[in-house]
Amino acid sequence: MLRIAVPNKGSLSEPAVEMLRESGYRVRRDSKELVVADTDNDVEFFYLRPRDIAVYVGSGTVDCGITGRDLLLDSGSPATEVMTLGFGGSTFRYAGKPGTGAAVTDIAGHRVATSYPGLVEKHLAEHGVSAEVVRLDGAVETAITLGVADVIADVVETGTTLRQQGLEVFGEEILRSEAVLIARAGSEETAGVEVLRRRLTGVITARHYVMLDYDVPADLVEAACAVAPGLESPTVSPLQNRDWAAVRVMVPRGRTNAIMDELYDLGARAILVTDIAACRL
Ligand SMILES: Nc1ncnc2c1ncn2[C@@H]1O[C@H](COP(=O)(O)OP(=O)(O)OP(=O)(O)O)[C@@H](O)[C@H]1O
Ligand SMILES: O=P(O)(O)OC[C@H]1O[C@H](OP(=O)(O)OP(=O)(O)O)[C@H](O)[C@@H]1O
Ligand SMILES: [Mg+2]
Repeated sequence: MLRIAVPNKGSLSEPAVEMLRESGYRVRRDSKELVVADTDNDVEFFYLRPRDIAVYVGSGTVDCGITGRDLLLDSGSPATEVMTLGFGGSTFRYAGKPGTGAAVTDIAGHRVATSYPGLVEKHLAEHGVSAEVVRLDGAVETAITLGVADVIADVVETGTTLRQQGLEVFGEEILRSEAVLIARAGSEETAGVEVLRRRLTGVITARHYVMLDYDVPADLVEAACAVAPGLESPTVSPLQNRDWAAVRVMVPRGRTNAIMDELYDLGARAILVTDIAACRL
């Protein structure tokens, strides 16, 4: 039975569970459920702290897991990314009161508060900077106001939390993170993990594309297909009126309306858009 670790709390939990649901797996019914057996798919899900997931995966006690790239790197655990999952995006940055510094080298001799000491110590060492790293569990933005640190290193998504504390990012991005599927470093991909990867890829693709159907005069099929060529090739079917054809094609969700406008201008009509629930390409 494949053992998969899933975030039980925090920013990654809900989107991870939703993605597994869309991938056809059984998910927990309430947040108190910590182990879920999905016998139909021969999978067991362990709902664990996202920070601990890389440790379990690296130790081989579970086969794979969903966590953040920043948490994986911070843990130093022997696990690697199998695929990115397209949610939980954030940056990891240094910040301080305005004027604190402009580059990582300005941190030398200062105290840096963070919940990610592994990441920060590695980054400082890579830049030859010697500084004291103060490990905190969360709400690190307050550490400067309370006087336990001069600089913080933390997850920045919208930047709202920093602004509210009167802090500004400085220096280069330490890291760009997102949710990732991870497996033990050096392990062979098992059939179960391959199926999981294919299902997750199907969900990501289904989210990125929509299905477009339209009718177009037969002599304009080539021009219409040039506007929306699809992934391989559009499906073109004859209509009862042989002067017209029906075309079915996948288009990137973000370009849907621009493509519809272009097709309409060309002469296409009855242009319909439908969501794709799942797919295997
Ligand atoms: N706005 C965000 N705040 C915190 N973490 C975020 C955010 N967006 C994405 N993440 C990612 O979520 C992971 C951190 O999850 P974790 O559950 O440890 O903390 P959290 O989401 O801050 O939850 P909490 O602090 O409520 O326990 C990291 O991989 C981080 O990059
Ligand atoms: O850039 P923003 O959109 O403001 O998001 C980033 C903030 O969100 C997270 O904090 P969280 O609310 O999880 O609290 P924590 O610090 O206690 O983990 C993170 O640690 C940052 O503080
Ligand atoms: Mg947090």
